[in-house]
Amino acid sequence: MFSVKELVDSGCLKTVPSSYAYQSKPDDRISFDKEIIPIIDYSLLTSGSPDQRSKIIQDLGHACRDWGFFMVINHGIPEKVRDEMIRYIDGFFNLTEKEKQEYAGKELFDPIRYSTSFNVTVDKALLWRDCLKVLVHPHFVSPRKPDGFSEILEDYCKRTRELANELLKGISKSLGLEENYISKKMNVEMGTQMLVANFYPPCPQPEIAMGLPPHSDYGLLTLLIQNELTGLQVMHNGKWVPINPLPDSILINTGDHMEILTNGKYKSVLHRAVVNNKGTRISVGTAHGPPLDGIVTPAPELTQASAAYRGITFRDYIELQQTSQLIGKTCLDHVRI
Ligand SMILES: O=C(O)CCC(=O)C(=O)O
Ligand SMILES: [Fe+2]
Repeated sequence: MFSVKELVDSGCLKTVPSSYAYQSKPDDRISFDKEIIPIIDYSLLTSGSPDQRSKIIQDLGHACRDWGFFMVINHGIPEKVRDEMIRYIDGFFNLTEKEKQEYAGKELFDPIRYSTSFNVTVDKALLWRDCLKVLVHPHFVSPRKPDGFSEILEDYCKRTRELANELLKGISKSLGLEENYISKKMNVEMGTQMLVANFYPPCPQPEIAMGLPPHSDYGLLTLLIQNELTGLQVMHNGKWVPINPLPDSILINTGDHMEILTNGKYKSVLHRAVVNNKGTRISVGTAHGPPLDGIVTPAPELTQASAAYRGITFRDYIELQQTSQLIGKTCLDHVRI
């Protein structure tokens, strides 16, 4: 048995197999306050009046500092493109196991990797999640199947890359830096973009299984879309806030390399994905970072006293994170001074 999908498809599962039983209950510390997730109107960032633009840059700064998480509306990525992306991801996971296994990369930096759980060699409990990772930039690749996937994937990734780059300009300004500061310093033109598509089949006992445990993402920013089912929760003020995205929005979160670059001014956000018994949840993230060989260190302009993190190549950091157990933000401890 390889994937969760295969496990679920193989019969009428009434309980979660013990290998998938997650030790801490997913319903601990849930926030029942109706928290307002920051909403950023992207159109004001790119074509608002000077006043609107400076207000939205300020809002962007607050969202990064206080939440590390926000929704972007009026972002210009058409509904059709987002829907098609989800549909093709669903199509990919609905290929036969044999077809998908063709993409089960063996090496960490293989450009296409189909897998299950997080890292089965280190996971204490298996996760209720199958996954497809594709390294789409600076060199675009795509699984050949299903037919037409490659065109949709390329279009979606180009659009999300442009969106991420514009947001990085606004974030640079919110830090009091020149708007191209982050893109130049991180060489985002040649930067890494990793597509991570998550497939969480319906789970007979969602309260004892976990889709993705608490973690932060590597990279500067992650952009995320999902199908109609919710499951993402973000840690805010010590509580898990369930995220119900506005229908047309794209979710954004800051990653570990934003925390390193800003010397802790904008921290990466802890989040997790819980599962449900209603249907298959799909989420599609794109993580945006520097080139694999780029070294990320705190920006001197943002480092008053001393640097709180040491430099590390993006490749080494990803390797550290992907080969260890996924536990909160522990990976950052390796580079904290
Ligand atoms: O499924 C989700 O909503 C979150 C996915 C996620 O956090 C990730 O892929 O890193
Ligand atoms: Fe994540």
